[in-house]
Amino acid sequence: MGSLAKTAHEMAIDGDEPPPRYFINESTFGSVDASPPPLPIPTIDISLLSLPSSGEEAIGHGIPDSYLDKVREVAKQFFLLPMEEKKKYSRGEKDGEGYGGDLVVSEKQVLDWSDRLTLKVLPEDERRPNLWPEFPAEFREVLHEYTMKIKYVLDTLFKATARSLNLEEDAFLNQFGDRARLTGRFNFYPPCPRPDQVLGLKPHSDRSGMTVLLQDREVEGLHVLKDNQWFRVPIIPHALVVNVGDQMQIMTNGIIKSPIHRAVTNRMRLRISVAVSNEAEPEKEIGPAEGLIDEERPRLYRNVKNYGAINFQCFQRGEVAIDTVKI
Ligand SMILES: O=C(O)CCC(=O)C(=O)O
Ligand SMILES: [Fe+2]
Repeated sequence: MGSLAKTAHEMAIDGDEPPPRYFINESTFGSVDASPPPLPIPTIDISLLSLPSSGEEAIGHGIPDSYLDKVREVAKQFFLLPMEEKKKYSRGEKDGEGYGGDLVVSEKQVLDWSDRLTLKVLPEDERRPNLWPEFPAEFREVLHEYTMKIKYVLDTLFKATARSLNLEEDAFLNQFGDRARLTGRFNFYPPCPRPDQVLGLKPHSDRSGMTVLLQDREVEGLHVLKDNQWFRVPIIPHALVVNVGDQMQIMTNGIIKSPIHRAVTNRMRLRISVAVSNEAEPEKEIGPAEGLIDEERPRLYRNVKNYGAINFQCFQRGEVAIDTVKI
């Protein structure tokens, strides 16, 4: 694993052309169509608690629009700080927490045109306060407060999903354990001179249980793969995007799927997004809920511990993580 000489943001500031390592491999992904057809995404009103499936937009979450703007604003202010200031929060070589460009794990890796700040928020005693930005002044408070609000949204979604599948309400939440993780990831996509060839974030499915994504208010960029075709996710400023992650696909025995998605870059405008996701406690085994296994739907996945580590190793080998836990 290593660090980049310059992050995407530094190259954007210096007016550099993206180096070859950022160019997508045509044979794998094809060239980038920046504006594929919009995906008509179902909207869940959280206040009514209906069933989420992969890739939905959530309203009725009780978080005021002005507060969502504030979260976007503190994120942007952090990324616009001078590099020396941001480097105080640099990610270490061995872990994904902190600030940095794409994490380099192999020579062959196609790199993402984005800078990120990833911070664990729960369990509280595993926070690393030295990696929590001091500027802008409200950053820490907003991170804590916003992620607690999203935790409530996530808990509500997991309970509603369990009920709608005729499971006991806490069926999924119990699997995550008392020391479930909650992580905030701030994504910053600087303008890119080659949006046709360079992605902000490579195609992936989230390793989480679920991820709640706050999109940029103005600049689109999220695409979802459906029936082997890319669709763009239109912006609804007051809505949150709910992305089902691999851990939920495992726990629902494949009934609810984690969608493959990516972020594209934009020639003129920077874009930010804020992803908050939960994961099971690493030492706790997760697996398909008993009530979702029967003769017609046999168990699809084995029980797994520490799916995050499995996901990371697969990423290094270029394998699809969820396929490796299939029975
Ligand atoms: O920036 C986006 O819209 C996507 C972010 C994302 O997929 C992630 O952080 O996992
Ligand atoms: Fe994602």
